[in-house]
Amino acid sequence: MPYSEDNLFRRIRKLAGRAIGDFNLIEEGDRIAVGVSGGKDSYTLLHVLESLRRKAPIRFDLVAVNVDAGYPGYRKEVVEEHLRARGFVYRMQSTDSYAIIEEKRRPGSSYCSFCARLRRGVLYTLADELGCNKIALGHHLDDFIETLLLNQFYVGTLAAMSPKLAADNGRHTVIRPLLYVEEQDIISFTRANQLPIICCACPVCGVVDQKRKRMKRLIRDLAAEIPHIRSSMIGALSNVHPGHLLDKKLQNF
Ligand SMILES: Nc1ncnc2c1ncn2[C@@H]1O[C@H](COP(=O)(O)OP(=O)(O)OP(=O)(O)O)[C@@H](O)[C@H]1O
Repeated sequence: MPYSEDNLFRRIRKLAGRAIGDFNLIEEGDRIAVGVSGGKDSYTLLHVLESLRRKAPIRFDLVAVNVDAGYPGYRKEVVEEHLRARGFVYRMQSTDSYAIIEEKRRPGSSYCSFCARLRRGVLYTLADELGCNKIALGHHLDDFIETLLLNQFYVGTLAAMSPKLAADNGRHTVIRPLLYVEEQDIISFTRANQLPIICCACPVCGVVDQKRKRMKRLIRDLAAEIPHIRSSMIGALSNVHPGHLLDKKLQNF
């Protein structure tokens, strides 16, 4: 057993299983590239999917995929050693994203979104090479509800993230099985199991985007008064009343 099967792990696995069922995230014969950065979210995702794979009545395969953006000091060997020791099928991919970002990024534009865009392209290419029809990412419940607030407060749109998104190329589907799992549970799980977390080593590594940080604080403060705020917010995304909104594309007024 690669980790302890305690109540916390079982809860995380149950929530991931529920998301998979609710949104039909995994189907018979899927081959899923699991993006593993060396961060807490994607380690948790990989271990949970592997546990589900062993128990599931359907057959599907996992390939852990790590993309090295080329930041000096990125300790990808730590990730590789973990994947190897735990017996995962994996692929480590080096890229020159760092050099591209340094050359092409417009001053003042977001480092992370440029880096994520390049990574997405690499993940799609790798999925093709590895014969994977799906790509799993480690976004969790807090990512969803923070994005919901960010879009409302700063962008002026009512949107979070999709649990299951067909890529533009029509060949892959991106899935986010941890959408019901709270970040705090992921932190506790990775700590309890001493998963070897590394950071991406980019120039802004560990600096959470200030706006996202503000949303995190807002939700945390409100949670003191409204303990179920997180589940209520994620629930709201599955309980939309278009008739009580103002979007003329949704209704003929
Ligand atoms: N270097 C990478 N190689 C492979 N997959 C990655 C990499 N970086 C990010 N991903 C995937 O994209 C998801 C979202 O990336 P993001 O940069 O937002 O990281 P995060 O939310 O901090 O997650 P993590 O804790 O896994 O790093 C990750 O959970 C992971 O599945």
